[in-house]
Amino acid sequence: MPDPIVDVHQLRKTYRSLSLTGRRRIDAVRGVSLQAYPGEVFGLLGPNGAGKTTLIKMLLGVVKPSSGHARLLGQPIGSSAARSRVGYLPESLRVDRHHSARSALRYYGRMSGMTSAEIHSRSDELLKLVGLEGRDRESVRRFSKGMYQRLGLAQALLHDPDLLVLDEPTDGLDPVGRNEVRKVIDRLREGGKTIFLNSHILQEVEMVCTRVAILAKGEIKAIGPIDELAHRDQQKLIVEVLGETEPDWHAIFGDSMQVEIESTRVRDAFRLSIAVVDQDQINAVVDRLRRSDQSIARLEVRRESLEETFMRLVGTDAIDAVAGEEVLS
Ligand SMILES: Nc1ncnc2c1ncn2[C@@H]1O[C@H](COP(=O)(O)OP(=O)(O)OP(=O)(O)O)[C@@H](O)[C@H]1O
Repeated sequence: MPDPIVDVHQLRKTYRSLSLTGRRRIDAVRGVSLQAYPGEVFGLLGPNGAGKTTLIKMLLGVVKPSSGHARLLGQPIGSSAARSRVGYLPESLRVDRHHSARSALRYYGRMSGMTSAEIHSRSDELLKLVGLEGRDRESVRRFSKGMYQRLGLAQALLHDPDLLVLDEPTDGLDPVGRNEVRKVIDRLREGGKTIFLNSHILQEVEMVCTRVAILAKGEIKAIGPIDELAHRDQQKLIVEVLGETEPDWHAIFGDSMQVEIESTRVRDAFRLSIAVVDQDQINAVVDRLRRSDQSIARLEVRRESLEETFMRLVGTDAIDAVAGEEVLS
């Protein structure tokens, strides 16, 4: 296993603030540990208020952790060595409206100490990568949100960082804009870039991420490759058997198998939905159906979707999404 690019151990952040109702304590991040490895697109998924932005801000050294420790590319978070190798796209990047894409990149390049020649050649490459070549001298005032966000990606990539951190990269974009940004992320993944992104958009994470952590109320509820997050017990085998009259399922399966029979007849077949935990059970169902001469017209193993996994893990938290909050009096 290569060394992790993002290495987080028991990171915790408690905000304390004063309000009219008294002092408040908010446990925004409560002992999070996670690792992201080279070449991964790692997704931090969670409802609003789960603590995603706070975690990202701690990684970038903008917010100081209350306890715990973390390293980016082997360097302690907050150190200039860590920061210099990270590209960041904030949730709402502000580019001055008088800029064009090219002049904005020139501005950001100068800020990070790049020479004019470096900025020039890198800008050409990046404008092409994010699909803004040909539109690079127009005022950003005319840009759609998706174009604006792609310019943000180019800005984050300017100094060729080893890690790209994206905070809600497609939030507020229409489907076209989302698709455009997703394509850029795909290209970066194909190029081997390590990306750490946070999002509350399930579909987004499902499409672009190789591994995911589900965060709710400041805690990790699950972590792993998307396929492995699905609950094995929620796996269902859908079988359709051809026939005019409904077979005697009890005679076929006996009492050893829990078979749920859907009442609806599907075209010229009957559909069964069977909870299965492993391949042996799937084989057993097929064996029994074939032994009793049933013709199988369709067979499908349906896994729990990421949305179902998410709702199972953070169902009530997704509705009551605010992180642990306590009024201290
Ligand atoms: N500077 C702050 N001071 C006090 N509380 C804060 C501060 N920043 C965030 N919080 C609180 O910490 C909790 C986590 O917020 P955070 O922004 O990290 O969540 P998030 O998952 O990024 O949510 P969203 O998707 O809405 O941006 C929330 O209850 C939020 O109100």
